[in-house]
Parts: sequence; structure tokens; C-alpha cells
Amino acid sequence: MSVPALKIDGLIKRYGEFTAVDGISFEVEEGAFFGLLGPNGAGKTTTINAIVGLAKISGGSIALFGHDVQRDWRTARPLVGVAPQEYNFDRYLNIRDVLIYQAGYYGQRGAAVAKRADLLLERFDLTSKAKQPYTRLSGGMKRRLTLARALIHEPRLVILDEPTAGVDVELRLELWSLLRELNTKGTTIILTTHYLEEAEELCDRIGIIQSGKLVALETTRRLVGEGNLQDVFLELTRR
Ligand SMILES: Nc1ncnc2c1ncn2[C@@H]1O[C@H](COP(=O)(O)OP(=O)(O)OP(=O)(O)O)[C@@H](O)[C@H]1O
Repeated sequence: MSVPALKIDGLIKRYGEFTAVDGISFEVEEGAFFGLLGPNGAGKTTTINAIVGLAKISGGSIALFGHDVQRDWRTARPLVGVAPQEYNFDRYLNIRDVLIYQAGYYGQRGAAVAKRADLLLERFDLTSKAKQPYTRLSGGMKRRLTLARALIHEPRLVILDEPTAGVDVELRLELWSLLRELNTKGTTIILTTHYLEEAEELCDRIGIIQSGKLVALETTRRLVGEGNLQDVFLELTRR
């Protein structure tokens, strides 16, 4: 069997006395489109931050393509790209440079990176804004830039934290098709969303977190069964 893209084993994350993630374990196979769902405050973003090295792990372990994210972070970190929920772009850089600087964090520089930045800007329909700072972009453009930045260093796994929050129907459909295309070409995707129809539409497997614990881990088809994801979700996450 091949090494999973992500293997989380007994992950615990505490903030002081408070346990935000309480012993979560799951795996995501390479090539999968995985949905990480849960109500507000369940621990999704905390889990993502632990995977990408933004939050120090209190217990358990995380491996990306077989590389432990703590012991072997130099190898593990470039394997993942994250599109965070909140915008954290440098407002003094134009968006082309945002992409180029991001690649620099992974030691990638030069003409190849500039070319990749231009290709991503084109693919996400941002070429006409290349020389503008992100503050001059519309909400939908900022979402697309978030995705482009997550992809600039060509990670094998991309994690998207609510990529379609606050975008209109048309852009949502456009982002869905971009994500599907990315996945079809071989990138493993992990998505968090509060739009259950989005998870049902895109994800082949779903994990549901409630109060820092995993309460479901199933293929989307089996989880939904004859019913609908909203009913299943509400049943599993009732407080
Ligand atoms: N830096 C921090 N310090 C203390 N508590 C934190 C910190 N970050 C998150 N928490 C707490 O951890 C819990 C999980 O938060 P997290 O952001 O992971 O939830 P989430 O599932 O991503 O929620 P949402 O869907 O609202 O984004 C919450 O109770 C939150 O208040």
C-alpha cells in the first residue's frame, strides 16, 4: 500500500488548560478529495495549523507523505500548501510578487518561479491585476489569489480552509471546477467548509469533528446514505 498523503495519529492541541483538539486520528490517501467538517469552534483550523506547522502539537503525531511534520519538517513542509480562511497578504507587494515571495519561503527563486507565477495568475484570471496590491482586488479575486499562493511551490497536498466563504454563486461554481481540475491532475485536497452541499459535491471522503473529537470518518456516499448530509451532520454534532 502507498504512503498516505496525510496521517494524523492521536493529535492533541491544548491552548493552556483548554483542549482544542482531543486525540484525533485519520489518514488521507494520495489523490483524495477529503472534507474536514464540523461546527464553529470544533477544531478544524487548529488541526490545519498543526499540519502546516503553525501550531505546536501538544500530543500525537502528523506525517505528510511519510515525513513527520515535527522531526522532519524540512522535507514535510514544502509538500503542503495552505489557503487560509483569513487574508494575510502583504499589502505593500503587488500580487505577482506575493506569489514570487511565497515561493522564496521554500527556497524557490528565479525565472522558473516567475513563469509559474504568471501561469497561475492567468489560470486564476488575475493577469490584469498582476501589478496591483491585493487591497485593490474584489473579494472573489482575493479568494482566487489565496488559492494561487497555496499552489506556487507545487505542493502535493493542498489544504483549503473555507475557500468559498462569502463568494457569490458564480464564483463558487468556478472555484469548484478549478479544485476538481487540480484534484484530477493528481493534487490531494483537504477542504473545510460550512457549505454541506459543497462537501457533498466535491469530497470523496469526509471527517466530522465536534469539540475536538472525530465523530465520523466515512466515504461521502456511505455517510449520506439515502438521506442528506445536513441531517447526518446535525445528528452527529448535536450538543
Ligand atoms: N490561539 C488560540 N488560543 C486559545 N484558544 C484558541 C486559539 N485558537 C483557537 N482556539 C480555540 O480552539 C477552539 C477551536 O478553534 P478552531 O479555530 O480550530 O475551530 P474551527 O473548527 O476552525 O472553527 P470555525 O468553523 O469557526 O472556523 C475554539 O474554542 C477556539 O476558541
